[in-house]
Amino acid sequence: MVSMVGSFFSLFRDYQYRFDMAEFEREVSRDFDSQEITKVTEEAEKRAKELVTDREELLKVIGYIDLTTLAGDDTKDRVTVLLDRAVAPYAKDPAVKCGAVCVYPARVADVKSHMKKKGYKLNIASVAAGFPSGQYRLESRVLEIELAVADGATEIDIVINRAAALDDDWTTVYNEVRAMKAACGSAHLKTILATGELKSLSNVYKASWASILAGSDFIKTSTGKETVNATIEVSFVMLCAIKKWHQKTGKKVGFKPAGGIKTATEALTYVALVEKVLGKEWLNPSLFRIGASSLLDDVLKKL
Ligand SMILES: O=C[C@H](O)COP(=O)(O)O
Repeated sequence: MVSMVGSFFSLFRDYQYRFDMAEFEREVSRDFDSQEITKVTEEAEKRAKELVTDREELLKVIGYIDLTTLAGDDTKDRVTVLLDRAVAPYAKDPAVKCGAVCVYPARVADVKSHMKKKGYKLNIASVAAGFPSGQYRLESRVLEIELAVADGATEIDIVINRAAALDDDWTTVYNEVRAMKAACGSAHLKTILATGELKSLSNVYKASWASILAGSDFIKTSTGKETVNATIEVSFVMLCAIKKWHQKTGKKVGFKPAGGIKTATEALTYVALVEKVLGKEWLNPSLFRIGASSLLDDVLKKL
């Protein structure tokens, strides 16, 4: 397998897309008005209070959830129970399903075998690329992706190289995400920016743009392991990048807030924000997910 990675890299090195730094700098040179963000946040919070009393909106939130367990003591039993729950989260309506389950790479095969045994159909998301720190050689991060896909993952949630981002080395961020996208094969790539560690909204915007340019199917706020995870502020900045990309290319990139979203009202604030910045067409599980381990409990309580 390592020889495969080696040959992949020699191929990648020869054919890697030339990242145009001057064009990148032109595209990302914008400021974010704190008053604009405050206004958007207040409007989203107000809208969320209206939506939280709407049963249909609460059922839609369940469909956005990547039901997640990412703990050192995760076991085969824990992820099979998670899958059973994600496939049938709401007893009163068997048609309601979560968007995916999200687990560590070592648990993907357990999820896949349980899915086969029960005849379930659901996306299997695996974190990878040295989650949550990303502080590993690119070769091992790529191999981890390939192994998770081989075990049955249909979606891969990678983390970006924050050392490169904090060094303003966006070429490396871009090239590495591109290499990891290639390693995904047919699996969808969600790129985690770990916004809580990027130090500025400008870096959040640059990381969003580099990740989108490199072919990410989704951009995701956080691992859930940073000190500060999903916020409305960084979500607004990321959504602005997704909007700009759609205006420029006509292509839609998905958005996934994650980390610390524990109540239906919090989730619906992100729903309201996506609706405001991108429009209702983004409000479906193919373009919008919420990474959460405990949100489902609160949504079910409100139904
Ligand atoms: O996407 C995955 C996150 O780790 C979930 O974070 P949470 O446990 O705070 O819901």
